[in-house]
Amino acid sequence: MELPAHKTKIIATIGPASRDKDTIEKMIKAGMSVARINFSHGTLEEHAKTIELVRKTAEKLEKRVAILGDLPGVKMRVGKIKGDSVKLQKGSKVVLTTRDVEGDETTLPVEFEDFPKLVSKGDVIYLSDGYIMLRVEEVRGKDVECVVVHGGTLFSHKGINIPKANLPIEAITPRDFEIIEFAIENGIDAIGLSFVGSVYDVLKVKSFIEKKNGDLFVIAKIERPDAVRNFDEILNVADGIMIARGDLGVEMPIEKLPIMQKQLIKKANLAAKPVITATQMLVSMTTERIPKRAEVTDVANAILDGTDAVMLSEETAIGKYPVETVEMMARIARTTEEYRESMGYSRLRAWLDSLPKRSTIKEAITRSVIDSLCAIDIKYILTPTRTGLTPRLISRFKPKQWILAFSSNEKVCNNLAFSYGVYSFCMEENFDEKDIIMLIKGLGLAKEDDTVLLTEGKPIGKTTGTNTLRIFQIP
Ligand SMILES: Nc1ncnc2c1ncn2[C@@H]1O[C@H](COP(=O)(O)OP(=O)(O)OP(=O)(O)O)[C@@H](O)[C@H]1O
Ligand SMILES: CC(=O)C(=O)O
Ligand SMILES: [K+]
Ligand SMILES: [Mg+2]
Repeated sequence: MELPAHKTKIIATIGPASRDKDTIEKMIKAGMSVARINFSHGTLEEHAKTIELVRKTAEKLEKRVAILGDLPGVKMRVGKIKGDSVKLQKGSKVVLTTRDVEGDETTLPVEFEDFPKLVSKGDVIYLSDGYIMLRVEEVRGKDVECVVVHGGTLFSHKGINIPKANLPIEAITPRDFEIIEFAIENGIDAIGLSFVGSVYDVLKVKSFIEKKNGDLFVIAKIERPDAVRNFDEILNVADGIMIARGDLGVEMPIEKLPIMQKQLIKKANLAAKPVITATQMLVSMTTERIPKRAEVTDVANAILDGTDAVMLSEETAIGKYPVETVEMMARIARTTEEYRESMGYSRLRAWLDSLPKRSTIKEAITRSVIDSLCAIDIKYILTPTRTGLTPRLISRFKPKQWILAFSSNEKVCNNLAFSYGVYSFCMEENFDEKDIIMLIKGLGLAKEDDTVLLTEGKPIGKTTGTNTLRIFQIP
C-alpha cells in the first residue's frame, strides 16, 4: 500500500452534489479522510443512506474514512422561500415571522419559535452569513418588521444571526439530542456541537452520550463570542475543536478572524487536541474549476498556522466540482507541508518551553521523539495506542515522518482521522511489536534495516501509559 501524499486531513461535506457512490469513491481517492454530514440540511433517511454509502465505499477501497455529524444547534434559519430564492431590495420593508408561511419579498418565515422574543426595535439582524443586513423597526406578536439595510439574494434555509443577542436559550436543543441518538445508532464517529457557549454544553452532551452507551468523538464548534471567551475550558473537555469561521465571522468583527484562528490553533496544538479550520476555504470552487489565489493562500496559511484538518462545505455539498475541490486541497496541502517542518518544531517547542515545567511522562517521551527525528533519519514513528493520546501528542509537532498508530479499538483508529500526519491501523486485541512489524512489512511500507522509532508502555500487559521510546532497525 501507499500512504497519502499529504498529511493534513481533509474533511468534505457530503450533500446533493456528492451523495453517490462514484463521487464518494473519487473524493476518497483524492484524499478525503473525514466525510461530514450536516444535519442542518436533509432528512435522517438521506443521512443514513449517506453513512452506508461512505462506509461501503471506504471498505471497498480499503481506506479509513471517519464520519462527522454536524449538529444543527440553535442556529436560526429562514424557512422555505417561494421559488427557493428572493431578492431583498435596500430600503424595502420585510416581515420576519414565526407564522407558517412561504417566503416572498414581503414576508419571510423563521424556523425558531422564540425569535420575536430575542429582538427589539433597533437591533441588527444578518441573513445568509452576514451578506444581507436588516434593522428591526417593530416587534408585533409573531412578526418582526424590518427594513433592509444591505440587500441581496436570499435562498431558502439560510442562517440568521443576531450578534448583539446574548441568547437566553440552550445551545444544545432537543433535536440535537435526537440526532446524537441517531448518530450512536448509525455508528457515526464524531459529532460537531454547533454554537457551544460554555464548557457545560460540552459536558451535557458527553454525559448524554455516556448514558446512551455511545462512543462519539466530540468536536466543539467555536462560532460565537461566548465560545471564544470560554475557550480554554471548552478545549479542556472537548475531544477536538472546529474554528467555524462562517458564523464566527458574523458574530464577531470579521477582521478579527485571522488572528483568532492563529490563537485558537496554537492553544489546540498545545493541548494535543485536533483542530479543524472550516468554511469558505475554496468557496469559489462551488461554481468555478479554479480557486481564487486568496483561497489557495488561506488553505496554505491554515496549514502553516498548525491546523490538523481543513474543511469543505458547500464546495462539495452542492458544488459543481466536489472531486476537483478535494484534489485541489490535497495539492495545496502536499506542497505547503514540505515547507512547514522548520516552522513547526521550533515554534511549538518554544511555546511548550514557556509553559510551567510540570508535565507528564507521556509528554516527555513525545518531546524526545521530536529530538530523535532531528538527530537521525527515521522512516516511521510507530505508536501503539489505547486512547490515541500518544500519536496526538506527537502529531502536534507536525513531523515530516508519518505517525503510524496501532490500536485494537476501531473508534480510536477512526478518530485519529482528524489528526495531522497520523495513519492508523486496527489490530487484534493484545497485539505486540512483532505484529506491528509484520503488518508494515507485509504492506510494503517498511523493509529490513529501515530505521523506525517505537513508543510503548512498559511492562507490556500492565496498564501503564507510554513511557518508553526505542529506535531500531526493522529485523
Ligand atoms: N445535505 C445538504 N443538503 C442540501 N444543501 C446542503 C447540504 N449540505 C450543505 N448544503 C448547502 O451548502 C451550504 C453550505 O454548507 P454548510 O454545511 O456550511 O451549511 P450552513 O447552512 O452554512 O450551516 P452550518 O453553520 O450548520 O454549517 C448550505 O447553506 C446549504 O445551502
Ligand atoms: C461550519 C460552520 O458551522 C460555520 O462555519 O459556521
Ligand atoms: K450544522
Ligand atoms: Mg455555523
